[in-house]
Amino acid sequence: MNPVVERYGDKEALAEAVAARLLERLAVAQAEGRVPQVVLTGGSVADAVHRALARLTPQTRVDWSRVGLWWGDERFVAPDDADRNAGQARAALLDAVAPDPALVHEMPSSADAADVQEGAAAYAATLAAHGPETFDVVMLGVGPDGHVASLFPGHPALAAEDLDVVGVTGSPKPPPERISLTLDRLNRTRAVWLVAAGAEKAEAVAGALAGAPAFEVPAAAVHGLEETVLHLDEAAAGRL
Ligand SMILES: O=C1O[C@H](COP(=O)(O)O)[C@@H](O)[C@H](O)[C@H]1O
Repeated sequence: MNPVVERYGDKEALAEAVAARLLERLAVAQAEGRVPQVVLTGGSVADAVHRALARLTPQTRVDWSRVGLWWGDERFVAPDDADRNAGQARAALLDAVAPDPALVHEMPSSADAADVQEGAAAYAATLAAHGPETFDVVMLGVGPDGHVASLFPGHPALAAEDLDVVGVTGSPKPPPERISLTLDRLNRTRAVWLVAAGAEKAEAVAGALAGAPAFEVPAAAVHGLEETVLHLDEAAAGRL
């Protein structure tokens, strides 16, 4: 499916629009009697989206206690480490909207598993036991190198087969140990939304849209079953 590009003036406008669109998607799913399943991401744009979600929620009918929350990737560090994507999401969004703790599925920290491979296996078991066949929305930041989740260009984790979750060692971006959903699992979703802001993302975004090889630009390899949208600010769209 061809990706759709949505352009916004700046990061804040992007965050506001993505948050509004997600809230609409959640409200529709809940009106249909479903518990929508959303995959959160980390990084600077994600943080802005999370804050916008918290800000806009009171104007909507969305009941966050009936939303399943997952993560596309996580840093395998101590639970209170500032590098944790889940910690950032809690501070910006979850502390404000009171989700059902039973539906919030954080990836393991270094306090939960002996090593990163054990952590990845534990999250795969959680997904198998409680996860949906397909997610509703997977949100993904895009690194300047084209990485998504913790799947980096040229890294063997990109080629993981028959796995939903992979333990990543030797990440080129610190911290070196991470847990990530695989490309196969990320793509089992109705909608993939890539979110990118800033001129440093422009080359990766252009490569993703041009269909660069996944090994060079992992962002080129993520697609939703029903839609794939690149949400970009003008700077990130600068090479299109
Ligand atoms: O390391 C990571 O980087 C990406 C992109 O982050 P950004 O700050 O450049 O937007 C992020 O999406 C991913 O979850 C994270 O672990």
